[in-house]
Amino acid sequence: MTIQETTPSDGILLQTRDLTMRFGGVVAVSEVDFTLRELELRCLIGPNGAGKSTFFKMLTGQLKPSTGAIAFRGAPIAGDEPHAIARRGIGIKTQVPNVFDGLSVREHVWLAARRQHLDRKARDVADEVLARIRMTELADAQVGRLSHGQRQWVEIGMVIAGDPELILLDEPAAGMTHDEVLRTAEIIRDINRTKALIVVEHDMQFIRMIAKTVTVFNQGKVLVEAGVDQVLADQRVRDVYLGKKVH
Ligand SMILES: Nc1ncnc2c1ncn2[C@@H]1O[C@H](COP(=O)(O)OP(=O)(O)OP(=O)(O)O)[C@@H](O)[C@H]1O
Repeated sequence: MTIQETTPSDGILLQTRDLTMRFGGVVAVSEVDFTLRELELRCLIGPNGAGKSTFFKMLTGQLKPSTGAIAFRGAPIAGDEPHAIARRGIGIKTQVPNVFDGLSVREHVWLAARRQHLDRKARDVADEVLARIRMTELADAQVGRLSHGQRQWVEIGMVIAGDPELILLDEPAAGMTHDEVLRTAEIIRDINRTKALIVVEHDMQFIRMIAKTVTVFNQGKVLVEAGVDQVLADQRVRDVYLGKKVH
């Protein structure tokens, strides 16, 4: 099945149809239909092995879908190379660390901005990004001396320095202190004033701080998609998290 043609006026940024990824006999993502509107902030949740990371990897081109379609701003991108998808405007912060201890915060953000802009403009972009991640005062600090949370913000800064339209964040609050989680929620809400985001997260309190609509994956399929309060009260969601607390 192909995706119906969309135009920017439809307000749809990203759409998948029948998106499926098989690894041998394992169907990691199964016939997923997903729609994200311009400037939407969506949370993706689901138990371990539900298919969230595989879904992200297909959106960024790291994995080529077995079948199905992905459209970004109406253009088909399923199976395109990661660099081509990044150029179209999808950026990702994975859980894999992507920073160098010996470089400063500013150098990281500047290097990311420099991929898109000439030197002078890159410096301006870096300054804006440092303010957005609330790290202007730590701009000259070596990343190796930062806390776990601060390093995560640097990585978020590197993604936004590339100026993508859609930002994918894989467990941005994992391992953070309570104060860092609060600050991360604030940073994400601020980014969402100008960018769309999809956030994979396990921390339900954090999800409550940022989410409006939540999509729940289970066994490769979309189990529920609804407002955050409705999703967290849903018995089916409680059942798939059996043994875990869903606040
Ligand atoms: N490269 C791979 N080869 C084989 N099976 C895979 C591969 N990647 C993922 N899987 C399987 O696909 C299913 C979905 O995995 P995935 O990592 O996408 O889930 P997830 O929702 O991101 O889980 P988690 O929350 O633990 O990160 C799992 O059964 C997993 O074992």
